[in-house]
Amino acid sequence: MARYTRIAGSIALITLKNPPVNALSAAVRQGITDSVGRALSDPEVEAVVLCGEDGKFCGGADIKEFARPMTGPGLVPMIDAIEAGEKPVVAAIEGVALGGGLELALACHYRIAHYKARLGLPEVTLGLIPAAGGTQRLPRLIGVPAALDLITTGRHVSAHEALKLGIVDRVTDRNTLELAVEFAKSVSGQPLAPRRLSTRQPSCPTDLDSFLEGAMLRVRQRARGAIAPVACVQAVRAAATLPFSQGMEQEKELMASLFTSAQARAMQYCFFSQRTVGRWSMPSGARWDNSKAQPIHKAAVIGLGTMGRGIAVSLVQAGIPVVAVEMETKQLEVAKHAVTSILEREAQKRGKEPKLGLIHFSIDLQDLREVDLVIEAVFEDMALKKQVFRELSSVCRPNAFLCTNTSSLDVNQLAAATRMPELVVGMHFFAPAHVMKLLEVVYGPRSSPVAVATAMQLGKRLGKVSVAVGNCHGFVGNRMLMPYMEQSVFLLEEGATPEQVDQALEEFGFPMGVFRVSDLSGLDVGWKVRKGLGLTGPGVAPGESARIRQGRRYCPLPDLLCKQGRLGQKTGKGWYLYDKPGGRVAKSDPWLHNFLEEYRSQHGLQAHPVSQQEVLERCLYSLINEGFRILEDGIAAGPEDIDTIYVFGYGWPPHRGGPMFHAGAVGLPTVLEKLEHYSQAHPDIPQLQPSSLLRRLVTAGSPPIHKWREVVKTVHSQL
Ligand SMILES: CC(C)(COP(=O)(O)OP(=O)(O)OC[C@H]1O[C@@H](n2cnc3c(N)ncnc32)[C@H](O)[C@@H]1OP(=O)(O)O)[C@@H](O)C(=O)NCCC(=O)NCCSC(=O)C[C@@H](O)CCCCCCCCCCCCC(=O)O
Repeated sequence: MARYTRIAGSIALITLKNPPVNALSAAVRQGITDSVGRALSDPEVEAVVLCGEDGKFCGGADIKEFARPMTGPGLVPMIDAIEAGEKPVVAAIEGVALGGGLELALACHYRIAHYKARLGLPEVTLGLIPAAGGTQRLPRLIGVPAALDLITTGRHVSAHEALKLGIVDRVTDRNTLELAVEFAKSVSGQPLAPRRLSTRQPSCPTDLDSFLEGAMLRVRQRARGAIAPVACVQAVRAAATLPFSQGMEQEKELMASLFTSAQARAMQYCFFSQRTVGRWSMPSGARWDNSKAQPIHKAAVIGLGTMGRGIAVSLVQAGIPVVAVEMETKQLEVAKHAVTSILEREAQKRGKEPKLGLIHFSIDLQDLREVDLVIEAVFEDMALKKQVFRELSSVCRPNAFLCTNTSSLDVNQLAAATRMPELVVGMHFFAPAHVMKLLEVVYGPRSSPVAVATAMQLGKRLGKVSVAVGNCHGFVGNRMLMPYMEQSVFLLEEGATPEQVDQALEEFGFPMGVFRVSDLSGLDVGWKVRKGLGLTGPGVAPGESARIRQGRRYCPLPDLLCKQGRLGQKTGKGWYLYDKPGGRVAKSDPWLHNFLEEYRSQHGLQAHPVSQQEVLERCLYSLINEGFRILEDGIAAGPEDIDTIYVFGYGWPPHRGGPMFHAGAVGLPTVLEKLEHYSQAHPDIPQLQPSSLLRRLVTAGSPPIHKWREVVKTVHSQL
């Protein structure tokens, strides 16, 4: 809907009304169309101001409508009518002007923004392009390079950046609406032709072709296989080379090819999943809307290795005072220097002052007496962590929340080392913690709803996408990663090379294949975990076969590389070869290929050609199968939680929705059939045996993903 009022005598005020973000639903488009018509035909109206109710201009087209047949007036004719009108229209932008919301503002003749407003064309993140003239008007307003950047990344800009770029005419810290009304009066009667963006020529770089080719190359590299960024570049090329009306035609055609695409469906599913995970629930019935978070005025981080430093930076950047603790002065000094430089660098990027005064470095645990929450980030060692938790429990206030940044250890055991186990939760950050968006909030059987609510709320404050998950080895993300990684090394035993496996995964859309990731993070990380699990090292029973552990197939290849000192990039060699320790460019390594051949012959293994399809099916379906087990076990509340974790923490390509969405897109019967096939071929790999939830879903007729929770509920109710 839109409300029409007359103010200040001659100004028509049109207010978009569609909470919470004034999305351009059919009713809103109808309201705007009617109100603009009324304003243009009323002789007493000299100018129009367009604004959004409740301090939000407009969040764009109504994404929920995309899945339904379109009704109501089209966005493009509505926007065109505003620009073509003979009375000046001023957009008063508060809150957000995103997507169709910004396109609406671009059709207005003037734009005034509150200094806290954010603007952008994020359609690419929904698998679309800004197809209400955004790809054609923005380049005509701010030039091709700047427009291309905003359109292909979908990034939001602040009002101040928008002013610098020339997107808005004024930025104010006053009442935006009042200023817009004054402004509208002041421009009434002035010629409108120069203000109509459709009539302007875009400013282009002199070497337009090579500029656009470079841009195309970059978007293809950034999101392999994603079609929307490519369409964005094509649409901007049309703006740069064609008259406006032809550019609009091209924009429409490109949008039509994306609108019903599987990629757009996947990315819009990601958008809504991200919001769904905020409405978390625990098996106990505790939920986001019945559990109250406690305020965190001061926090602490213990252990200032890579993770601890990133967590401390995140807290400071969110404006939370932090006590950062190391055990010894020398380590503390090194960490202090590192944290300070990150804070300075990040602040410089944002054009702000670093909030160095918010962080206090200490080696004294007594400094934790006043904090509301501690995040322990010491070495991943249960005995050490238990010791830290015992000390925290005696030093901190009795109601302080104690969180562990572990990637797989049992949160419950740590809770048991404290006096108040209900205040203990896991906060699994991802490296680098001040950059990565994902946070797994891990609740143990004794974690209180308040502790979970507080950690979830804190995650939000830190700008993270927080997902509440149950306690098990590896939680959700790393637990699913294990069968995926195992398949990848089994494939090497069977004849594949790291290059083949990585290529298949990268063509699927992962930024890096499993072996490149392993080289980057260090092979010793997994080695340590496997030692802890008794799969390698002194814990292995004497006489146990090298390729069998705990009755199942085991591949010792990663352990053998570690024993040879091939730990990945940091040692200059791992699955690939690097020009020096710390080198980044992976080269195929003939030594590794020989080593694989020798290994196979030593173990009597026959190499066979491994197809790209087999790589994808074995790696991805075993990961997905574990996802179904996680749902069955109640470790994740729904498939959206798993998919959000994978998209934000594990490089799963958003245009494929997430592993569980992908299973639905491929077809659950197909996934089941393939798993059955591979588990028959490899009976010694239990992870390939289809989970009972997958079987149930198929038996239930493979319902759409939003109905899976109902099937999971019936499984739980029968347990
Ligand atoms: C706006 C935000 C930044 C606010 O963030 P905040 O954290 O405050 O709040 P939430 O994110 O939690 O959101 C609250 C609530 O609101 C819902 N919501 C938000 N935005 C929208 C929206 N745009 N539509 C619907 N609902 C929205 C959100 O889901 C929450 O509700 P929930 O119940 O889920 O908790 C933030 O929300 C945000 O970033 N929003 C998205 C902004 C965005 O991406 N905007 C762009 C939208 S797409 C668009 O605008 C497209 C236009 O360019 C062009 C449209 C042209 C259409 C032409 C169609 C031609 C098709 C031709 C094809 C023919 C094919 C054929 O049939 O042959």
